[in-house]
Amino acid sequence: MRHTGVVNSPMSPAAQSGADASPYIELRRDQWRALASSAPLPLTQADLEKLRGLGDPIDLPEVDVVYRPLTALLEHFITTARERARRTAAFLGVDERPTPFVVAVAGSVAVGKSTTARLLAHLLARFPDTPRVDLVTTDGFLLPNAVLEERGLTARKGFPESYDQRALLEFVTAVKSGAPRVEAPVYSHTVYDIVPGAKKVVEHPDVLVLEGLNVLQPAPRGRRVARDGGRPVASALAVSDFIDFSIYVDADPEDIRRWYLDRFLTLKHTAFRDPDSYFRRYAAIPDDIALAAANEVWESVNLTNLRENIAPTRGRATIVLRKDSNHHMSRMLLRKA
Ligand SMILES: Nc1ncnc2c1ncn2[C@@H]1O[C@H](COP(=O)(O)OP(=O)(O)O)[C@@H](O)[C@H]1O
Ligand SMILES: CC(C)(COP(=O)(O)O)[C@@H](O)C(=O)NCCC(=O)O
Repeated sequence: MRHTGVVNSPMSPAAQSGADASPYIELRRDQWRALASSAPLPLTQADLEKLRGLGDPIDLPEVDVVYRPLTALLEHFITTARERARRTAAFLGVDERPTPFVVAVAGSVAVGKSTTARLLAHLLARFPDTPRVDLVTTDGFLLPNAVLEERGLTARKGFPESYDQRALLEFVTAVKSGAPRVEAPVYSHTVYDIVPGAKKVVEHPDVLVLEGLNVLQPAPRGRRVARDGGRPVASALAVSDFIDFSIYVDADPEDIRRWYLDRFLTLKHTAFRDPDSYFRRYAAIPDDIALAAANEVWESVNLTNLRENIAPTRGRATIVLRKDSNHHMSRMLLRKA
């Protein structure tokens, strides 16, 4: 891909020293915006209000700037993947239907992954070649609170070890094996736990959008064990091995802290008042005391997880969507082909 004025990413020391060694092409906001085609954006203000995450100020012009080129690029990747599957099947002389194209959305708690994931799912479903799009969030694969407590992981919710990683891997493997029907468990932010018996059913969509903190994690070394006819065998597979395209939503951790605390305050005056809310105790106490507690959770849980586990996976993404302090995209980094 050639683009006038494209600069190299400052991500590697080699790039800083002037060598052309970054695996990313970096596009500034104005360069990315220039890629938007003249096709009308199939989204209304009412759609956007339903899709955007709590506290995310995204508006139609921002969707236009960021998501019009992004969905066009994604359609290009999907068409190419299908063409490759068709040619491979023809070469092998088999009649294989392409498996769902998996788009992963990664990044910190409160960075706005759900806005990105929901917008992409909605927009991709409007394209004639990909009408069937499903969205699954990895929180459904968190271990239930009772198990987290048993394992001393209550203050580690969102860390890789707080998930049933084998179940998540089996889910994605089944989707990418072309299984006609796969089920995912469901998490509730209200009760802050897995919903017993609830299932999200995925029936061979054209695209699966998979959103979660840890979707880009590599396999933990030497820990994962699979079974081969009852015999345990080491497996180095991870969810990221089944992803076709990934987006890392990136921002300054100080901005993300502010977004987390602002959202917490909004929830304190709305969702936390629900008698079923796990956080209802916060609804009744002064804002400053509740905010101090939320800041402590941010520091000890979410920021620590961002530093130790999530940010290190950024360089594995196909595209990094970098936001400024107002949630506006400031630059896009796209893996070189
Ligand atoms: N305590 C909560 N109560 C209700 N909804 C919540 C709570 N925490 C997060 N959410 C919602 O859950 C979704 C996922 O949040 P999060 O994992 O922080 O990812 P992100 O902010 O990157 O989308 C968001 O739509 C957010 O508004
Ligand atoms: C549920 C989450 C772990 C996110 O899960 P994901 O869908 O990214 O797998 C996160 O939103 C969360 O609730 N973290 C716990 C710490 C906190 O309450 O902020």
